[in-house]
Amino acid sequence: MFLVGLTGGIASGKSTVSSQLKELGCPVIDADVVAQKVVEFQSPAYKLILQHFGREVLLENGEIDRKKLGQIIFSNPEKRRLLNSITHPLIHKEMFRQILLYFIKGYRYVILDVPLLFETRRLTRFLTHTVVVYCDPATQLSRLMQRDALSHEEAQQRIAAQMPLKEKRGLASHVMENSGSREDTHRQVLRLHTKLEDSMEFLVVRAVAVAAVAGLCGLFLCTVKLLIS
Ligand SMILES: CC(C)(COP(=O)(O)OP(=O)(O)OC[C@H]1O[C@@H](n2cnc3c(N)ncnc32)[C@H](O)[C@@H]1O)[C@@H](O)C(=O)NCCC(=O)NCCS
Ligand SMILES: Nc1ncnc2c1ncn2[C@@H]1O[C@H](COP(=O)(O)OP(=O)(O)OP(=O)(O)O)[C@@H](O)[C@H]1O
Repeated sequence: MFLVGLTGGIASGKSTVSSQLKELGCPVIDADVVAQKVVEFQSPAYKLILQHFGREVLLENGEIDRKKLGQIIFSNPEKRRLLNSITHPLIHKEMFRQILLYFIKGYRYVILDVPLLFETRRLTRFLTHTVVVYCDPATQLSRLMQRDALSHEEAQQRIAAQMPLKEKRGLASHVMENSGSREDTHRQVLRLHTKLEDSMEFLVVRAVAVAAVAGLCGLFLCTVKLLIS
């Protein structure tokens, strides 16, 4: 199995692309969904957030007020680093668990939708391809303001909390241009899908895994033989 990283800037269109890939039957692990799971009520991350940010980031029902926490961390880099240090190790651990499940089920590849892929760099060494969903800065700003009902300043602040999208584009092995229509993007998604489906790279990883298991079995048998003789 090989891993494909899907990333981009805030509101550049990652979810739009990953939904289209899911509709085509691709397995996708979404880091934003995993991030929600790790801060569920009374989880270890939930307790740490409560300890460091106080009850002001809780809703009346005790769950995390994501809007409030977002307002805090996007306007304060230190608080953002603190939240990242609480959540990121747990997000990566859960993602590895889900990757393993896909591997056991025999999937040939998995797409990891990770907004901060190039910022954290924790997963990059495991990836065969990296796809950046790009759109021009004016489109990104207006889509973000519209989707999240943010002011110009708030939206700029959120964009500035990430590595510049142009820089991410330079790091990718594959760029998806999402400044145009959804249909335009869908055509590019279809091309990427064909490329992934036709790829034989999963065979390399499978061969390495088989060789490693065979090596371990050989070592085990040699040890048993030595102990008996
Ligand atoms: C701040 C939180 C509570 C806001 O929740 P909300 O439901 O409003 O937004 P959501 O989680 O869907 O994130 C929306 C987008 O914001 C951006 N974003 C989220 N967290 C961060 C961050 N720490 N730094 C920079 N950008 C971020 C990403 O582009 C993400 O796709 C939430 O994003 C969070 O817990 N963030 C910390 C965990 C994290 O880094 N998640 C990103 C995936 S690795
Ligand atoms: N090609 C497009 N044409 C018009 N609107 C689009 C297009 N692509 C995405 N959008 C809209 O732009 C907004 C941002 O897109 P999307 O949610 O897919 O971005 P994202 O990168 O997943 O964002 P985030 O980083 O916040 O998770 C959404 O409201 C979406 O409907």
